Amino acid sequence: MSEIVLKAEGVGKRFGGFTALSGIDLEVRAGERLGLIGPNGSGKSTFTNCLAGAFASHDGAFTFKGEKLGRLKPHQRARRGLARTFQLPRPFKGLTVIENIRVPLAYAGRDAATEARAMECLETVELAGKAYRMPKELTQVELRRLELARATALRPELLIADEAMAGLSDSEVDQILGLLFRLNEGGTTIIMIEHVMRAVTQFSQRLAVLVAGRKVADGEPRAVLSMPEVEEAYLGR
Ligand SMILES: Nc1ncnc2c1ncn2[C@@H]1O[C@H](COP(=O)(O)OP(=O)(O)OP(=O)(O)O)[C@@H](O)[C@H]1O
Repeated sequence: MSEIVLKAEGVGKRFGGFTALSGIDLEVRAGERLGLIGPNGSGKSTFTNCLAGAFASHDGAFTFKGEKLGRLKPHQRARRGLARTFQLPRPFKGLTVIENIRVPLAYAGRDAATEARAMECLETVELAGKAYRMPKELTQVELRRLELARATALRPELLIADEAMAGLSDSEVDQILGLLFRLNEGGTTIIMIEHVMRAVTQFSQRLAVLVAGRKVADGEPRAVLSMPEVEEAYLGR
């Protein structure tokens, strides 16, 4: 079995008196495809924000590649190989598509931010043909592909894809799924947070389920989805 790339132990987060996450334990192995699901407001984005360093968690700890993340800032976590996409793509609106990729590449040093390397990233997401367009000229699915290219430009070990398929058509969902499979085949461990159940079940080797800030299930997808508490909480049956 491959090594554990990410370990969350007892992670908790409160907003004022409201507990958004409590006692979350989670292990992710290198190369794994994990689906993190749960109803609206169950804490998935809060977990992502704590892991990516956008929020400070109140309890618990994250260990990534054997190193405690502690109080590392988001960009420091990104440099260590932890990447995320945002639910709403956030391109630099005043920069061309290729310049949007050169920005994260520049984090790794000026030599890394070459046009050739940026073009390679765009080829991975099949956007090379639009390299010199502005983000506002892209369709929704192209914006999602740009968001994925931006997040994976530095070849992260772990990618958290946060609702990368929301609002897309069936064929567009398939495009993004194909892309995520390719990234995973290239060695990237992926946590998929998604409400599009067809995509989650097709993609995930394992499912973890959050309900009201607690992890209620973690295991083989079909077994997890047929657990009564998951059906009741998540599917509203
Ligand atoms: N900055 C914040 N301040 C106060 N409460 C927050 C904040 N962010 C999230 N919450 C609350 O924490 C809970 C968990 O929200 P979160 O966005 O993590 O859920 P989610 O599972 O990602 O939902 P969705 O599937 O709708 O994206 C919700 O009740 C939400 O209202």
